[in-house]
Amino acid sequence: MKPKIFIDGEHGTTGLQIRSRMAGRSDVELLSIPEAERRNAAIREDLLNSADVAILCLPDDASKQAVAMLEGNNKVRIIDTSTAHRIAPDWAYGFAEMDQGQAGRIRDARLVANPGCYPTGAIGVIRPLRQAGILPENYPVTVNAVSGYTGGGKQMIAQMEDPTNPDHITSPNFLYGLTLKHKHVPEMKTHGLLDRAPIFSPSVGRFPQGMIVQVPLFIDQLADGATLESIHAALVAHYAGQSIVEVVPLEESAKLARVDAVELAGKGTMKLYVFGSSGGEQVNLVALLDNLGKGASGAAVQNMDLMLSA
Ligand SMILES: NC(=O)C1=CN([C@@H]2O[C@H](COP(=O)(O)OP(=O)(O)OC[C@H]3O[C@@H](n4cnc5c(N)ncnc54)[C@H](OP(=O)(O)O)[C@@H]3O)[C@@H](O)[C@H]2O)C=CC1
Ligand SMILES: CC(=O)N[C@@H](CCC(=O)OP(=O)(O)O)C(=O)O
Repeated sequence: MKPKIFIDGEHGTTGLQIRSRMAGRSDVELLSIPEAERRNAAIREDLLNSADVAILCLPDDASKQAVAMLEGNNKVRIIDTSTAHRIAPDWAYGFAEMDQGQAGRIRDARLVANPGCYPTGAIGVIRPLRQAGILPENYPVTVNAVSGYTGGGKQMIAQMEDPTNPDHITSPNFLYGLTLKHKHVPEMKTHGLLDRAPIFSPSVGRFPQGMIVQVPLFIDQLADGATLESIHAALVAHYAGQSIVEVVPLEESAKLARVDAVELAGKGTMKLYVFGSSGGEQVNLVALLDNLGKGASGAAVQNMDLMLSA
């Protein structure tokens, strides 16, 4: 029998992209709710409880409600794309390349929390350096980022695309999260293995999908002997043997004049760069991804496939 998959929130931004990524697959059976019934709790509860894997593409509160609808039903495995369970100890964090054993943990887990888009980039460069002993746990990390506007879901897509929207946004590029209390900070701190919460400054650009996450570091504040080359080598060693996260060779990064935020739009992969000059005092670690690819829907499908391979 084919595994049954129900995407709760299938008519939203993340849900739709999961569906399109799964189009044409004959190895799974998709359970579906009509768009007009998407908020019908009774139908959702029934579909949730009929699934082998439920993928929640809902706001945090609705995700918690969906998990409550599944209480006592240990047969249904859950992938939650919201922020609700990302630092919960009984949920596996759905970033398979984060650690040697993480893909196996996701494969065997009943409850998987899909990472946030920005944290995927930030943790992707921070955690390998923490584990290699290069980045001290109390380093005051700063994360600066720009996202495509689909990161804000249906509401922001309407604000950016529809000139008649009462909250229409005309800006080509704006900062937000100005209180420095963005919902992704706890996740970056926990899975980045940091003692101090990073300063996180996100922004949105007038393009639908794509993301650049930057983590600049002062080399003299890192472990003794750290260099641009040793930082790059630690990332290369960490990501050896998999094909989703690419560490761009130093020679290639050195030749670049610019990094394009939309380069990986539509893809489920991530590129990591170490920028700076050999012998210099600083490095800038850069992650390039699609907020809806490795940042959300692509990662959810990757996690579903891992879980189904158990
Ligand atoms: N967009 C992105 O790049 C990323 C999104 N995520 C996360 O994915 C989740 C979904 O976000 P996104 O797809 O962007 O959001 P959208 O607003 O585009 O989609 C959410 C969907 O959930 C539905 N919904 C809302 N409340 C309920 C409810 N109480 N019961 C049933 N359905 C409900 C919405 O219906 P309605 O149309 O009626 O509001 C909509 O169809 C969020 O937790 C988000 O933080 C994570 C990483 C990246
Ligand atoms: C551009 C934009 O608004 N982005 C969203 C984050 C998108 C995302 O990753 O949502 P999760 O928190 O569920 O992971 C934000 O900053 O709230």
